[in-house]
Amino acid sequence: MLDRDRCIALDAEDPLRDFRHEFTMTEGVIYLVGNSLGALPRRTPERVRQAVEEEWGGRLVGGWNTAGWYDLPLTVGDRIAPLIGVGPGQVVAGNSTSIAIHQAVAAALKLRPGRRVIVSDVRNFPTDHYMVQGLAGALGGYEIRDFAEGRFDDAAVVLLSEVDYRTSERHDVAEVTARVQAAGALMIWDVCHSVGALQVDVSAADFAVGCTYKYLNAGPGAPAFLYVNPRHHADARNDLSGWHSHAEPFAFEADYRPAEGIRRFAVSTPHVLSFAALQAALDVWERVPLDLLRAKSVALGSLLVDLVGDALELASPADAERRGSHVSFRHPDGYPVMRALIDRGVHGDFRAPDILRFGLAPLYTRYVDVYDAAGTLLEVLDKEHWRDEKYTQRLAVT
Ligand SMILES: Cc1ncc(COP(=O)(O)O)c(C=O)c1O
Ligand SMILES: Nc1c(O)cccc1C(=O)C[C@H](N)C(=O)O
Repeated sequence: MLDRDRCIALDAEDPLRDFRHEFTMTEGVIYLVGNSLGALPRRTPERVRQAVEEEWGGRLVGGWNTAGWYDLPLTVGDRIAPLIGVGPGQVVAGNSTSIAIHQAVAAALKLRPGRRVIVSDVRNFPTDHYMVQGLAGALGGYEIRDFAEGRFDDAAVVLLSEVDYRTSERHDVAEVTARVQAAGALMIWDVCHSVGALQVDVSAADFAVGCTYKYLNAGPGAPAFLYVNPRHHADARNDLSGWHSHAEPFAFEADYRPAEGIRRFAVSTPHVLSFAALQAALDVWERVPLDLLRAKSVALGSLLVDLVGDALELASPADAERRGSHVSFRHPDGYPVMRALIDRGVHGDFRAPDILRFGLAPLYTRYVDVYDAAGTLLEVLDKEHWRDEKYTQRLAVT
């Protein structure tokens, strides 16, 4: 087992150690929630100020042409592409993950008109499954089947997260994609909990969706993204056929005609100010070696698992290769335990019914942070600090 001095030495030797200086870290807080909302990159405020004052204030409506606003979904999509193992012209940024899920599932159903089954994972982050339920309800005549049944032979589409938001269990993207496609169905991956955490490769999939406010650090409400495999660019339909997906938006034609290529999946006016924060976040990602990122994530996760030991039941796979970049434990009173921990400066989060989650963002989480967080957690459990009544009151957003 590593001691605190060894953790400090590991931080000093860490090839990613300088990235931490690119983030604003709050003194006295060990932030292990980068899997929900990533930390603030130091250069983001200046980039957002520039977008507000120089682009909007200085150029006014001319910004659509001269500041590149109109093309942001495509230019920024191209910068996200390498983080999910795909090429330029294949990713469109904007909207939210839920919207991208709607677009991908609706398009997939149209590409498999003879099939009436949508496979979705009931354990997935709820919005994924809710969007499928909404779409199936709107279209009528579709059956929703749980992924755990493992039957795809009559399915039109399978929607799954690479990394489970509760347990951190990681699916084998290549293996599942091949199995689903061999059965004649289309594969959609949600990479919200894997992009910026591991070496994602969805290039064989039909579609992929993800957000940028977690490990990518683009800020609350940041634009999401949608990958569409080029083999579908000509035939896939975008049901959210807003004017920015039209072949000639400024021809103001009466009837819809889809744009060529990935632009057909843009919807409408891009959220330019949110894109500015995303651009600043991607400036950091351009310099991150993803193999080193994954290696550090695995090492941090294994350290936490070792330090917590038998004090809590591990909810994540014990094999680090089968985990994403967060580690989860179970406790029947997980909510007050997490509140007591946060009160002592260690920020993780709680997911009902009994999951304590700790996100390990290798760009700014240090070995010594994990060491100290585990020590505080063990003390909260040992001294039963969590039994204090003040920790039982539920907050609106957990
Ligand atoms: C797997 C997954 N999908 C989707 C979302 C969120 O979707 P949206 O940004 O549309 O709220 C999250 C987290 O909030 C998530 O973890
Ligand atoms: N998107 C969020 C939000 O709008 C409010 C609070 C939290 C979130 C999150 O991103 C949660 C995150 N997807 C999770 O895995 O729990």
